[in-house]
Amino acid sequence: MFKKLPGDETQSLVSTTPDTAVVFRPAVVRTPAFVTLVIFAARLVAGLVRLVWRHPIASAVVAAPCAVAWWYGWRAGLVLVAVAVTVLALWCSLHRPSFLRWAGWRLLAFWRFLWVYRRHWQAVMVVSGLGRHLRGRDYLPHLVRVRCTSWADVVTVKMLHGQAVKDWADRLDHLAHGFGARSCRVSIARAGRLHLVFPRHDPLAVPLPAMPIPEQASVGPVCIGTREDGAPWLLNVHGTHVLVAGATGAGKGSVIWSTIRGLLPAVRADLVEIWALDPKRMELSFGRALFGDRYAATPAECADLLEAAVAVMQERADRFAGLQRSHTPTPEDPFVLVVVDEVAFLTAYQSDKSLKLRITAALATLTTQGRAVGVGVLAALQDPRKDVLNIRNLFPDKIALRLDESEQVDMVLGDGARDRGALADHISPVPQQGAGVGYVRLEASPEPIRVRAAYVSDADIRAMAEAVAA
Ligand SMILES: Nc1ncnc2c1ncn2[C@@H]1O[C@H](COP(=O)(O)OP(=O)(O)OP(=O)(O)O)[C@@H](O)[C@H]1O
Repeated sequence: MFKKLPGDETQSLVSTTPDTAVVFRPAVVRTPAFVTLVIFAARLVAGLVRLVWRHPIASAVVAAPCAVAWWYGWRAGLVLVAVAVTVLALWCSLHRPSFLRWAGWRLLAFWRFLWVYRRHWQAVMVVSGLGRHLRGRDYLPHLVRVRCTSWADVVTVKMLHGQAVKDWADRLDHLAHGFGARSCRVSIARAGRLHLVFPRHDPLAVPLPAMPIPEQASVGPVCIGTREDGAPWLLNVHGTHVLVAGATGAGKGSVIWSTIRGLLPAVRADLVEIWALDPKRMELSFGRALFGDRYAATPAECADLLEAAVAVMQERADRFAGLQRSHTPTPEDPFVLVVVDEVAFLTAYQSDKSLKLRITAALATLTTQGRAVGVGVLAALQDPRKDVLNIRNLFPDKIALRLDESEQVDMVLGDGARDRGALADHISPVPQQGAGVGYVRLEASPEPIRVRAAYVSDADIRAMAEAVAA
C-alpha cells in the first residue's frame, strides 16, 4: 500500500497488530532535491503572478524602478523613484482625498497585506485553531484581500469548507492580537467568505462637540454623532421607539440631548413636542424650559404624564382609523417624543405598586401602539436585564453604550451581537475616551456598528432652552 504524505510525517508512523509484537513501518521514498526545488520555484512564480494580479498598482510601483535600474543603471532607477515620490507628495498635498482614494490606501493595503497579514497568516491560523493539520498537511483559510480605509483594515477571508462564522467569532481575540490590532469584528461577505475588520486607530477616541442645530425643521433621522467609519450617526425617533442602555456615566445623557438638539427646529416649528420624565431630577431638569408643562419628576407626576400621552395616542388612533396608516407631523398633530431618563426608577425600583403598574401599562401601550400615530418613546436605562425592564423588547431600536457585563450586550442588541464584535463591556470608563461611545445595529444589517454621540454641554443646553423660549 502506497500513501503519499508530505515532509517527514511517514517516518513517525508506526502500526502494530493488536495482540502480537509485529510492527509495521512504512517505507520512506525520498524526493530528489531538484523536484522539491522545481515545486518551490513553481509556487513562487504562481505567488508572484497572483500578487501582480491582485495588486497591479503596488506591484508596478515596486517593479518599475527595478526594471529601469536593470536596463539603464541604478542612477536612472533612483531618479525614477525620486520623481515618483515627488509627484505622489505633490498630489497628496494638493488633493489628499483623491490621493488616498486612488493611491494611498491601495499602497498601504499592499504593504499591510504582505507585512502584517501574509507574514503572520499561517502562525495565527494554526495557533488560533482556525487552520487544520490533517494527515501531515496544513489546511489554512485563504487570505483573499486586504483593503484599507481611513481607520481600519478590512480583510477578506475564504473559510475552510465546513467552517462556520461562529468558529471565527469565537476567536476574535486571537485574531486581533495575532495581527497586532486592538480588536477585530467579523461580518459575512458572501457564502463562504468573511470580512474581518481590524481597526488601526480609534477615530472615536476624542469627544465630539455638540452637533450644529439643523437649519430645516425635520422629525429626523437626527444626526447625533459619528460612526466609526466617519459617516454621521443618524438616529430615527419618529416611527419607532429607542432604548439607550448604559452603565452609570456611560453618556446616556449625550444621546438624549443630541436627539433633542437635532429636533429643536421642529420643536420651534410646532412639529415636535418633547415630553420629559426625569425621575432622577438631574439630567432633563437642566433644560426644563424646553418642555414647558410637559415635565414630570415624581413617580405620580410621571404616571400622569405617561397616561396623558396614552390619551393623545388613543384620541389620534380614533381619528386616524380608516383614514391614514402613518403619521405626518403637523402643528395640529405634532410628533410627541416621550423622553424617559432612567426608566427603571419608574418600573423595577418603584416601591408603590399601583404607580408601578400604571407606569408599566402606559409605557407598554405607548411602545406597542404609538408608532403609527406619531407618539414615540426614547428611554434610558442603566441595567438592561429583563426583571428590570420586562418590556425592553417592545423597543425596536436599541443602543448599547458602556455596559458592566458581557452578557448584557446581547440583552440589548440581540443574540450574537457581542460575538460579532459589539464589545460594549470593553468601552473605557474614562469619560474623555468612552462616554457616549456605543454600538448600534442598523435596520439594513445585522452587524453592530460602533458610534459616538456628540457631547452637549450645559452651556449648549442653556442656549437651546433660550432659543426655544425666544
Ligand atoms: N458624548 C460624550 N463625550 C464626552 N464626554 C461625555 C459624553 N457624554 C457624557 N460625557 C461625560 O461623561 C459624564 C457622564 O455622562 P452622563 O451623565 O451623560 O452619563 P449617564 O450615562 O447619563 O450616567 P447616569 O446614568 O449616572 O446619569 C458627563 O459628566 C460628561 O462629562
